[in-house]
Amino acid sequence: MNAPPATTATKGTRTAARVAGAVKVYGAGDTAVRALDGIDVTFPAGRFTAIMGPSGSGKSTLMHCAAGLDTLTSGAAFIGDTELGTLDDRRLTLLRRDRIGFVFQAFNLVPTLTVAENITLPMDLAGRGRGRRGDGRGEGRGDGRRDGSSGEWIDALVEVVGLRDRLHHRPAELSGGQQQRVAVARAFAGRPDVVFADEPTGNLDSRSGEEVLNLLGRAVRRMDRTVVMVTHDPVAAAHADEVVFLADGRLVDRMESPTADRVLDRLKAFDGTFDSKGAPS
Ligand SMILES: Nc1ncnc2c1ncn2[C@@H]1O[C@H](COP(=O)(O)OP(=O)(O)OP(=O)(O)O)[C@@H](O)[C@H]1O
Repeated sequence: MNAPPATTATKGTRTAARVAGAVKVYGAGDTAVRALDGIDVTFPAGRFTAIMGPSGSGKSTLMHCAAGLDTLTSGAAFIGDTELGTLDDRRLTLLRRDRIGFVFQAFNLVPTLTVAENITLPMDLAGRGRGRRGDGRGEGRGDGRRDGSSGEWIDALVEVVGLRDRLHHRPAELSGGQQQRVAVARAFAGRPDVVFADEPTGNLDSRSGEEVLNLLGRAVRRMDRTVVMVTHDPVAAAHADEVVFLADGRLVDRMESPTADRVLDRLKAFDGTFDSKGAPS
Protein backbone atom coordinates (compact mmCIF):
# COMPACT_ATOMS: atom_id res chain seq x y z
CA MET A 1 0.00 0.00 0.00
CA ASN A 2 1.56 3.26 -1.07
CA ALA A 3 0.96 6.56 0.66
CA PRO A 4 -1.41 8.77 -1.30
CA PRO A 5 0.11 11.72 -3.14
CA ALA A 6 0.71 14.80 -0.99
CA THR A 7 -1.89 16.78 -2.88
CA THR A 8 -3.63 16.66 -6.20
CA ALA A 9 -1.77 19.75 -7.44
CA THR A 10 0.96 19.45 -10.04
CA LYS A 11 4.52 18.52 -9.14
CA GLY A 12 6.62 21.48 -8.12
CA THR A 13 3.72 23.18 -6.40
CA ARG A 14 2.60 20.28 -4.25
CA THR A 15 2.48 20.92 -0.53
CA ALA A 16 3.78 18.12 1.66
CA ALA A 17 2.92 19.80 4.95
CA ARG A 18 1.81 23.21 6.18
CA VAL A 19 0.51 25.06 9.18
CA ALA A 20 -1.89 28.01 9.04
CA GLY A 21 -2.37 30.51 11.85
CA ALA A 22 -0.50 28.14 14.13
CA VAL A 23 -0.61 29.11 17.79
CA LYS A 24 0.73 26.95 20.58
CA VAL A 25 0.45 28.02 24.19
CA TYR A 26 2.01 25.91 26.92
CA GLY A 27 0.57 26.29 30.41
CA ALA A 28 -1.96 28.89 31.51
CA GLY A 29 -2.26 32.15 33.34
CA ASP A 30 0.91 33.95 34.44
CA THR A 31 3.14 31.05 33.45
CA ALA A 32 1.70 30.59 29.94
CA VAL A 33 4.32 30.42 27.17
CA ARG A 34 3.28 31.33 23.62
CA ALA A 35 5.68 28.99 21.80
CA LEU A 36 4.05 29.56 18.38
CA ASP A 37 2.52 32.97 17.84
CA GLY A 38 0.54 32.74 14.60
CA ILE A 39 2.74 30.97 12.06
CA ASP A 40 1.82 30.31 8.42
CA VAL A 41 4.36 28.14 6.67
CA THR A 42 4.31 25.71 3.77
CA PHE A 43 6.74 22.87 3.24
CA PRO A 44 6.74 22.08 -0.48
CA ALA A 45 6.94 18.49 -1.68
CA GLY A 46 10.23 17.39 -3.21
CA ARG A 47 12.16 19.98 -1.21
CA PHE A 48 14.55 20.01 1.73
CA THR A 49 13.55 22.74 4.19
CA ALA A 50 15.48 23.65 7.33
CA ILE A 51 13.90 25.37 10.34
CA MET A 52 16.29 27.64 12.22
CA GLY A 53 16.14 30.25 14.93
CA PRO A 54 17.45 31.08 18.37
CA SER A 55 16.99 28.69 21.27
CA GLY A 56 13.39 28.80 22.46
CA SER A 57 12.10 30.34 19.21
CA GLY A 58 9.65 27.47 18.68
CA LYS A 59 11.44 25.23 16.17
CA SER A 60 10.73 21.92 17.87
CA THR A 61 7.21 22.96 18.76
CA LEU A 62 6.52 23.83 15.11
CA MET A 63 7.92 20.51 13.95
CA HIS A 64 5.98 18.52 16.55
CA CYS A 65 2.70 20.27 15.72
CA ALA A 66 3.25 20.00 11.94
CA ALA A 67 3.97 16.28 12.34
CA GLY A 68 0.99 15.52 14.57
CA LEU A 69 3.14 14.72 17.61
CA ASP A 70 1.57 17.64 19.45
CA THR A 71 -1.62 19.64 18.96
CA LEU A 72 -2.01 23.33 18.21
CA THR A 73 -3.85 25.62 20.61
CA SER A 74 -5.42 27.27 17.56
CA GLY A 75 -4.86 27.25 13.82
CA ALA A 76 -4.47 24.20 11.63
CA ALA A 77 -1.79 21.74 10.56
CA PHE A 78 -2.00 19.75 7.34
CA ILE A 79 -0.18 16.77 5.87
CA GLY A 80 -1.03 17.06 2.21
CA ASP A 81 -4.72 17.90 2.20
CA THR A 82 -5.44 16.23 5.52
CA GLU A 83 -6.06 18.55 8.46
CA LEU A 84 -4.61 16.85 11.50
CA GLY A 85 -7.08 18.46 13.92
CA THR A 86 -9.95 16.61 12.23
CA LEU A 87 -8.49 13.18 12.99
CA ASP A 88 -9.24 11.08 16.05
CA ASP A 89 -6.29 9.49 17.88
CA ARG A 90 -6.44 6.29 15.87
CA ARG A 91 -6.45 8.03 12.50
CA LEU A 92 -3.71 10.38 13.61
CA THR A 93 -1.56 7.41 14.66
CA LEU A 94 -2.16 5.76 11.28
CA LEU A 95 -1.36 8.98 9.42
CA ARG A 96 1.91 9.38 11.34
CA ARG A 97 2.79 5.76 10.63
CA ASP A 98 1.88 5.74 6.95
CA ARG A 99 2.60 9.24 5.73
CA ILE A 100 5.33 10.68 7.95
CA GLY A 101 8.89 9.57 8.66
CA PHE A 102 10.89 10.73 11.67
CA VAL A 103 14.59 11.11 12.40
CA PHE A 104 15.55 12.23 15.88
CA GLN A 105 18.82 13.26 17.50
CA ALA A 106 18.83 9.98 19.45
CA PHE A 107 18.78 7.32 16.77
CA ASN A 108 15.93 5.34 18.40
CA LEU A 109 16.77 2.03 16.73
CA VAL A 110 15.48 -1.24 18.20
CA PRO A 111 18.62 -2.86 19.68
CA THR A 112 17.44 -6.46 19.27
CA LEU A 113 16.72 -6.09 15.55
CA THR A 114 19.23 -6.16 12.72
CA VAL A 115 19.82 -3.19 10.45
CA ALA A 116 17.57 -4.74 7.79
CA GLU A 117 14.79 -5.38 10.31
CA ASN A 118 15.06 -1.88 11.74
CA ILE A 119 14.76 -0.35 8.27
CA THR A 120 11.61 -2.28 7.40
CA LEU A 121 10.06 -2.12 10.90
CA PRO A 122 7.50 0.60 10.08
CA MET A 123 6.36 -1.34 7.02
CA ASP A 124 6.18 -4.57 9.01
CA LEU A 125 4.11 -2.85 11.70
CA ALA A 126 1.84 -1.49 8.99
CA GLY A 127 1.47 -4.99 7.54
CA ARG A 128 3.13 -3.84 4.35
CA GLY A 129 6.06 -6.20 4.65
CA ARG A 130 6.30 -9.82 5.69
CA GLY A 131 5.22 -10.95 9.14
CA ARG A 132 7.42 -10.70 12.19
CA ARG A 133 7.66 -13.21 15.01
CA GLY A 134 7.22 -12.02 18.56
CA ASP A 135 10.86 -12.76 19.33
CA GLY A 136 11.97 -9.80 17.28
CA ARG A 137 13.66 -11.93 14.65
CA GLY A 138 12.03 -11.21 11.31
CA GLU A 139 10.54 -13.96 9.22
CA GLY A 140 11.41 -12.19 5.97
CA ARG A 141 14.59 -12.70 4.05
CA GLY A 142 16.37 -10.52 6.59
CA ASP A 143 18.29 -8.76 3.84
CA GLY A 144 16.25 -5.59 3.83
CA ARG A 145 14.53 -6.60 0.60
CA ARG A 146 10.82 -6.77 -0.09
CA ASP A 147 8.89 -8.08 -3.02
CA GLY A 148 7.72 -5.92 -5.92
CA SER A 149 8.03 -2.16 -5.96
CA SER A 150 8.59 -1.86 -2.22
CA GLY A 151 11.44 -4.37 -2.59
CA GLU A 152 13.05 -2.21 -5.24
CA TRP A 153 12.52 0.88 -3.13
CA ILE A 154 14.12 -0.62 -0.02
CA ASP A 155 16.94 -1.94 -2.17
CA ALA A 156 17.57 1.52 -3.60
CA LEU A 157 17.46 3.01 -0.09
CA VAL A 158 19.97 0.51 1.25
CA GLU A 159 22.23 1.45 -1.65
CA VAL A 160 21.85 5.17 -1.04
CA VAL A 161 22.59 4.92 2.67
CA GLY A 162 25.56 2.63 1.95
CA LEU A 163 24.64 -0.07 4.45
CA ARG A 164 24.59 -3.12 2.21
CA ASP A 165 27.42 -4.82 4.13
CA ARG A 166 25.91 -4.03 7.53
CA LEU A 167 22.38 -5.38 7.03
CA HIS A 168 22.79 -8.27 9.47
CA HIS A 169 24.49 -6.25 12.19
CA ARG A 170 22.74 -4.99 15.34
CA PRO A 171 22.75 -1.26 16.13
CA ALA A 172 25.32 -1.69 18.94
CA GLU A 173 27.79 -2.98 16.34
CA LEU A 174 27.56 0.26 14.34
CA SER A 175 29.07 3.71 14.76
CA GLY A 176 26.77 6.62 15.62
CA GLY A 177 26.88 7.83 12.03
CA GLN A 178 25.96 4.40 10.71
CA GLN A 179 23.11 4.13 13.23
CA GLN A 180 21.72 7.48 12.10
CA ARG A 181 21.97 6.33 8.47
CA VAL A 182 19.83 3.32 9.43
CA ALA A 183 17.36 5.70 11.09
CA VAL A 184 17.27 7.78 7.89
CA ALA A 185 16.63 4.68 5.77
CA ARG A 186 13.87 3.62 8.17
CA ALA A 187 12.26 7.07 7.96
CA PHE A 188 12.05 6.83 4.16
CA ALA A 189 11.18 3.12 3.97
CA GLY A 190 7.43 3.54 3.75
CA ARG A 191 7.75 6.32 1.14
CA PRO A 192 6.14 8.88 3.44
CA ASP A 193 4.86 12.23 2.20
CA VAL A 194 7.39 13.98 4.42
CA VAL A 195 10.29 13.13 6.73
CA PHE A 196 10.70 15.37 9.78
CA ALA A 197 14.20 15.43 11.24
CA ASP A 198 14.86 17.04 14.64
CA GLU A 199 18.57 17.89 15.04
CA PRO A 200 19.55 14.70 13.15
CA THR A 201 23.27 15.50 13.42
CA GLY A 202 23.16 16.66 17.05
CA ASN A 203 24.89 13.50 18.35
CA LEU A 204 27.37 13.09 15.50
CA ASP A 205 30.88 14.32 14.78
CA SER A 206 31.11 16.68 11.83
CA ARG A 207 32.15 14.03 9.30
CA SER A 208 29.32 11.61 10.22
CA GLY A 209 26.94 14.54 10.37
CA GLU A 210 27.97 15.56 6.87
CA GLU A 211 27.26 12.03 5.61
CA VAL A 212 23.79 12.04 7.15
CA LEU A 213 23.03 15.48 5.68
CA ASN A 214 24.26 14.40 2.25
CA LEU A 215 21.99 11.42 2.57
CA LEU A 216 18.96 13.56 3.35
CA GLY A 217 19.84 15.79 0.39
CA ARG A 218 20.22 12.81 -1.95
CA ALA A 219 16.87 11.38 -0.83
CA VAL A 220 15.20 14.67 -1.73
CA ARG A 221 17.00 15.32 -5.01
CA ARG A 222 17.42 11.83 -6.41
CA MET A 223 14.42 10.08 -4.91
CA ASP A 224 11.95 12.97 -4.95
CA ARG A 225 11.44 12.91 -1.19
CA THR A 226 10.49 15.77 1.16
CA VAL A 227 12.49 16.66 4.27
CA VAL A 228 11.81 19.23 6.99
CA MET A 229 14.74 19.52 9.41
CA VAL A 230 15.13 21.44 12.66
CA THR A 231 18.73 22.41 13.28
CA HIS A 232 20.93 24.82 15.23
CA ASP A 233 23.78 24.39 12.81
CA PRO A 234 24.24 26.77 9.85
CA VAL A 235 26.43 24.16 8.13
CA ALA A 236 23.59 21.65 8.40
CA ALA A 237 21.03 24.20 7.23
CA ALA A 238 23.17 24.92 4.16
CA HIS A 239 22.29 21.42 2.89
CA ALA A 240 18.64 22.48 2.58
CA ASP A 241 16.99 24.07 -0.46
CA GLU A 242 15.48 26.70 1.79
CA VAL A 243 15.75 27.86 5.40
CA VAL A 244 12.83 29.28 7.37
CA PHE A 245 13.78 31.40 10.37
CA LEU A 246 11.74 31.62 13.55
CA ALA A 247 12.06 34.16 16.36
CA ASP A 248 9.77 34.36 19.38
CA GLY A 249 7.32 31.91 17.87
CA ARG A 250 6.98 33.82 14.60
CA LEU A 251 8.22 33.17 11.09
CA VAL A 252 10.56 36.08 10.41
CA ASP A 253 12.41 35.15 7.21
CA ARG A 254 12.97 32.56 4.50
CA MET A 255 16.22 32.02 2.58
CA GLU A 256 16.52 30.14 -0.73
CA SER A 257 19.74 28.27 -1.61
CA PRO A 258 21.36 28.97 1.76
CA THR A 259 25.07 28.94 2.49
CA ALA A 260 26.45 28.46 6.00
CA ASP A 261 27.87 31.99 5.99
CA ARG A 262 24.62 33.63 4.92
CA VAL A 263 22.66 31.60 7.50
CA LEU A 264 25.11 32.55 10.24
CA ASP A 265 24.87 36.22 9.24
CA ARG A 266 21.09 36.02 9.40
CA LEU A 267 21.21 34.40 12.83
CA LYS A 268 23.54 37.10 14.11
CA ALA A 269 20.88 39.65 13.27
CA PHE A 270 18.65 38.15 15.98
CA ASP A 271 18.98 39.28 19.57
CA GLY A 272 22.25 38.24 21.14
CA THR A 273 25.22 36.74 19.39
CA PHE A 274 25.56 33.21 18.15
CA ASP A 275 28.47 30.87 17.85
CA SER A 276 29.01 28.68 14.80
CA LYS A 277 26.32 26.28 16.02
CA GLY A 278 23.79 29.09 16.30
CA ALA A 279 23.67 28.71 20.08
CA PRO A 280 23.92 31.80 22.26
CA SER A 281 27.57 32.44 23.04
N1 LIG B 1 6.23 21.12 27.20
C1 LIG B 1 6.45 22.43 27.40
N2 LIG B 1 5.91 23.07 28.45
C2 LIG B 1 6.12 24.38 28.65
N3 LIG B 1 6.85 25.16 27.83
C3 LIG B 1 7.41 24.58 26.77
C4 LIG B 1 7.25 23.18 26.50
N4 LIG B 1 7.94 22.90 25.35
C5 LIG B 1 8.50 24.05 24.94
N5 LIG B 1 8.18 25.05 25.78
C6 LIG B 1 8.58 26.47 25.65
O1 LIG B 1 8.17 26.91 24.35
C7 LIG B 1 9.15 27.74 23.76
C8 LIG B 1 9.60 27.14 22.44
O2 LIG B 1 10.26 25.91 22.71
P1 LIG B 1 10.88 25.01 21.56
O3 LIG B 1 11.47 23.80 22.22
O4 LIG B 1 9.89 24.80 20.50
O5 LIG B 1 12.04 25.95 21.00
P2 LIG B 1 13.29 25.59 20.10
O6 LIG B 1 13.45 26.72 19.14
O7 LIG B 1 13.12 24.22 19.53
O8 LIG B 1 14.45 25.62 21.17
P3 LIG B 1 15.85 24.86 21.21
O9 LIG B 1 16.60 25.37 20.01
O10 LIG B 1 16.47 25.33 22.48
O11 LIG B 1 15.58 23.39 21.17
C9 LIG B 1 10.27 27.87 24.80
O12 LIG B 1 10.06 29.04 25.53
C10 LIG B 1 10.08 26.64 25.67
O13 LIG B 1 10.57 26.87 26.96
